[in-house]
Amino acid sequence: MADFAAPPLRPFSIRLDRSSLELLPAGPVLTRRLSDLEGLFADEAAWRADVDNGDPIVYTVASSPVPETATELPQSITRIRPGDVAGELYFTKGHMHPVAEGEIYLGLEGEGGLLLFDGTDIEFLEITPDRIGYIPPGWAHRSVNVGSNDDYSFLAVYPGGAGHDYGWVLEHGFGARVYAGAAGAELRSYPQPALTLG
Ligand SMILES: O=P(O)(O)OC[C@H]1O[C@H](O)[C@H](O)[C@@H](O)[C@@H]1O
Ligand SMILES: [Fe+2]
Repeated sequence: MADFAAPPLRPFSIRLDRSSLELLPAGPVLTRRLSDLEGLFADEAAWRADVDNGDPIVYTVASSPVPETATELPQSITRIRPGDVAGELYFTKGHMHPVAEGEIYLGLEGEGGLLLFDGTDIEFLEITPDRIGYIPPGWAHRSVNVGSNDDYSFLAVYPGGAGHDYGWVLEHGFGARVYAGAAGAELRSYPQPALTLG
């Protein structure tokens, strides 16, 4: 009912500050710590130890004021810190859209990977500044910071009614994990062996 009662937004512009990578005017900011990523890393003991040892911030999601309601088109900037849990590179929780709709990501800084899984097929897109990753409907998506020292940030634009299904990921996984390897990031699909990226 709340969606119905809300008046439509008036047109307005949003500035992307290139140095701070903020959206202005700003909306809500979400901070995800390692403890928020329970059950997602392969090495659960290493995850627990890192949670107990300071529970670092893994990523933040800073939204514009456009609300996540049906028919609106919200945006957010996700910034993933560099790091890993027993070699598995820091990532976002990842989700499926319960309402099958697409999304785009635009790389802003650092080196990222966009891991996609439709329950059968795995895709991995390298996302660097000015590259757009397209997420079709029906593909779960997770972002990974594949850089060793720097933040990875991207702008997302997505349908406000698409939603976030995190349970799908807990149940199905992504079919692959991304690790820091001697020659860069490695995508290890399970149960197949490693594939060196880049
Ligand atoms: O929701 P997560 O899987 O943790 O991903 C973090 C965020 O990434 C992007 O910014 C998406 O557009 C957001 O909708 C999402 O919340
Ligand atoms: Fe999404």
